Amino acid sequence: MADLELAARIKSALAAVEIPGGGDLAGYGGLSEIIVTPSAVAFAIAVAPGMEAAFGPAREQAQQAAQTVAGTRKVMVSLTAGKPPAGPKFSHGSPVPAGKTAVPGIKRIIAVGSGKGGVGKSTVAVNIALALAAEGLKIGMLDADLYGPSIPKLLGIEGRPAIREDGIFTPHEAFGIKAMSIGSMLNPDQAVVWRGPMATSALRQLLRETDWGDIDVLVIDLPPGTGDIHISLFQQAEVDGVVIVSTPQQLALIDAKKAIDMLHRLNVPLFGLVENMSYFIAPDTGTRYDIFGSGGAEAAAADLGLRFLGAVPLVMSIREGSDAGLPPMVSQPDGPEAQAFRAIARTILANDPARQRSPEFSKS
Ligand SMILES: Nc1ncnc2c1ncn2[C@@H]1O[C@H](COP(=O)(O)OP(=O)(O)OP(=O)(O)O)[C@@H](O)[C@H]1O
Repeated sequence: MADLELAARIKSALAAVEIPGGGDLAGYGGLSEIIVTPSAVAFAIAVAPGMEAAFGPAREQAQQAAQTVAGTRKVMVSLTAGKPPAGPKFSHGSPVPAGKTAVPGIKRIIAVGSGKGGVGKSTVAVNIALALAAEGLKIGMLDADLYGPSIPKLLGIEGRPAIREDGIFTPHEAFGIKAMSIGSMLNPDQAVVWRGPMATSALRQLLRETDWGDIDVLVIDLPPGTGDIHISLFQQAEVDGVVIVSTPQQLALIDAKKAIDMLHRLNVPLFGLVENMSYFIAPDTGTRYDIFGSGGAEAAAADLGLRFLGAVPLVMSIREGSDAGLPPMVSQPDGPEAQAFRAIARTILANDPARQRSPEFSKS
């Protein structure tokens, strides 16, 4: 069945779902677009703040109704509290604060963000994850960069994650770490627009409806900048700290400042700053060239009140290896690039305030 036809049939099925205040879900102004991918169907129901509990049964019925039509595709339906949808006003229901809840099986979460795109955030996130694994920790990786997912390519992952009978995802495994990415759910050429509520809903389900097993650290690759995904993640899960990636150029640092300001406002701890594409190592002689001058990132980190976590060189092998699904931590685990990532991972572990609180997180 064509995707559009399936979406239309699901919408018709939603006409049987009654919503609080009267009317049916198909005609409800808060129903998002119904996104159909080869393995999943996703839509969101936006409700006025405080109405989440009242809409719970409607969400469940919607899930069942959609699943009946969607066959083997996994159906993801979420409730998002936000702008009250156009339509009838509701007066009952008390505010239900979302609250942060632990993700089953996951001890710690480290998120990797950046002020702007293209600074190498995903590359750094993957290699930090692998470097933490090399320290003996059990690592999961979640690609939350829903608008430009690159983890499948970086880790050489192909195909879609398996789905258990109860609808829970089984994560991919690559180089000893578990990984989930919205990228695995999409066709490479498919231009899917993950609108706000849809994206936050997909993230919640990738995070919480995946059988992570027993994970010491989940590394989350955030989208660049600041937006709904960040706010949704930081509101729903206890993130132990964020690593900000920046290139040496001043502009990127100014953008990084905006991201840092947002994290402060959301009360999310920061691990510090990684400077990527920081210096150049000549492939023939191994000589290091500080092409942007040296010390800029340390000074910038200090200005921003951040710890400087380390610098990663600009080297062709990082780009080539990443494009081939072979990160430097795997292709040359003792090379200078891998050493840079190991040093950053160790600095993160050494400065994780939670290590003092949590004795089981002490392998490093
Ligand atoms: N240290 C490096 N040396 C050489 N190339 C690098 C380095 N870091 C990243 N790259 C290359 O730069 C490009 C962008 O990297 P990456 O996708 O990790 O950036 P990003 O900040 O996650 O981007 P996006 O915002 O699109 O998610 C990729 O081609 C990657 O291989």
